[in-house]
Amino acid sequence: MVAHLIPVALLVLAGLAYLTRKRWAPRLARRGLDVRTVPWRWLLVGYPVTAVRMRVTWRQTALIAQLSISRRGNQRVLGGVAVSGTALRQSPPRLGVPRPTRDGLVVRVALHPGQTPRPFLQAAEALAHAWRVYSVRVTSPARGEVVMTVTAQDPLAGDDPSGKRREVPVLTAPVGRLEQGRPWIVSLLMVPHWLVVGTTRSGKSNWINALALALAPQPVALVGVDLKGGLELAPWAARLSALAVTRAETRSVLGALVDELADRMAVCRAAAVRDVWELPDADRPVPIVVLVDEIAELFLTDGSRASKEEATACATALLRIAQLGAALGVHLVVSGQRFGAELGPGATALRAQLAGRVAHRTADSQTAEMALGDLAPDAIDAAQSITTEEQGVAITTDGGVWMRARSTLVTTEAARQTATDTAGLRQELPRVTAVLAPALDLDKEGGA
Ligand SMILES: Nc1ncnc2c1ncn2[C@@H]1O[C@H](COP(=O)(O)OP(=O)(O)OP(=O)(O)O)[C@@H](O)[C@H]1O
Repeated sequence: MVAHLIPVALLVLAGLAYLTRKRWAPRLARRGLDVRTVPWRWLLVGYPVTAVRMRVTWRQTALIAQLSISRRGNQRVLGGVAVSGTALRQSPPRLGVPRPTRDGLVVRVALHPGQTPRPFLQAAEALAHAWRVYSVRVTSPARGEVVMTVTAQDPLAGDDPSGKRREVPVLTAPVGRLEQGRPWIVSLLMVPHWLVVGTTRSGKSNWINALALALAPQPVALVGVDLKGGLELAPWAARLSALAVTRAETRSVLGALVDELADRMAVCRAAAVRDVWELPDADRPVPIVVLVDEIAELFLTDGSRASKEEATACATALLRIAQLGAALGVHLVVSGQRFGAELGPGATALRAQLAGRVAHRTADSQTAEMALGDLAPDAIDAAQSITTEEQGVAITTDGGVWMRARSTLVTTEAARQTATDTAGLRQELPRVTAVLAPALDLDKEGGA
């Protein structure tokens, strides 16, 4: 009983803290804690209302969502049929005291003997409706209990309040925010290669732009492969070490990168180290991030021998880069509307190497399965339930669990401006520019 007074006590404390904040806030601010970031509205109004609503509706909600069990004592069994004149008494599992978080609350539920977490997983949506919250995520960290993490409002809606630039280690990129409100940090050091899928206008190019925005100020070479005629990556031209816009150019660029891998392997061998990160700073070659916008264009052929050969060469080079690149500082970020078996066996092999996954709204279950199937089946459903209005929202993985996230919106102007501002950091990749130069010269001659 005393436990149920805890939310009331928390509410009173939060109310007092809010009313007296002018007295103590400056002292905390001097120690680096800014109380303006405290979600007062949620703590003072949203949380208590939700906690009371949960408590009041729990018995009925648990009954309707089939989370209650009936006590045997109330049954009268005659010939195997319960014939008691009184209704069977249903007993809901014990709901703990909700603990407030920045954007919702967390509550533990003690399971009845014989109950499993599965019905709670299935009831998550019903509970979110009953409690009028954005989402309820159910986990079972210990036997005999489930933990429900309630998110009050869609944290991915509206502007990103943490949109300001921050200092990050090399190859680490804040690309947006996760549904818990934390920054969405992509680390190419931890997960070297990424696959980004989504139907048209779902936000794939924006995600690549958000990644490029974060990597552009770092000592990293960016190489673009944009078979949509270079339209998507054109704003980054000033910062890119190379931009391939046709499949022939892509074949040459990827071939040159495979040669670059061989060079780096020789350097590592000579220094008797296992990867470029073990080389002394002065000898370490610059990391290369290859951004591929629309992978399907690379794999699909018109049936002619030449085009089949070109596609196979690109697929083989991509696979080689994916297999060897992590140790040699060459990273792949591949995006595509569809990523299924119809792209050929090369696609499945490549997918296995692209451990980082970002799935925006997908039109077909095969693409969602390709991107998330090896993570969790409910992640596939989550990717398919992203609505057309939720552009930039995606399912991704973080520490082995999947979650919703939204990339930071990057305008063309911001991309162009950042590329211009960081053009001085553009890295020379002689092998790659050498193979593109003849093609560019031919263009010029043709145009003259
Ligand atoms: N994170 C985001 N927040 C808000 N709006 C976004 C976000 N990401 C994308 N959008 C909007 O969605 C539109 C489409 O995004 P984008 O071009 O990245 O999609 P795409 O998946 O690459 O599409 P396509 O495959 O047709 O090129 C953008 O013009 C932008 O207005």
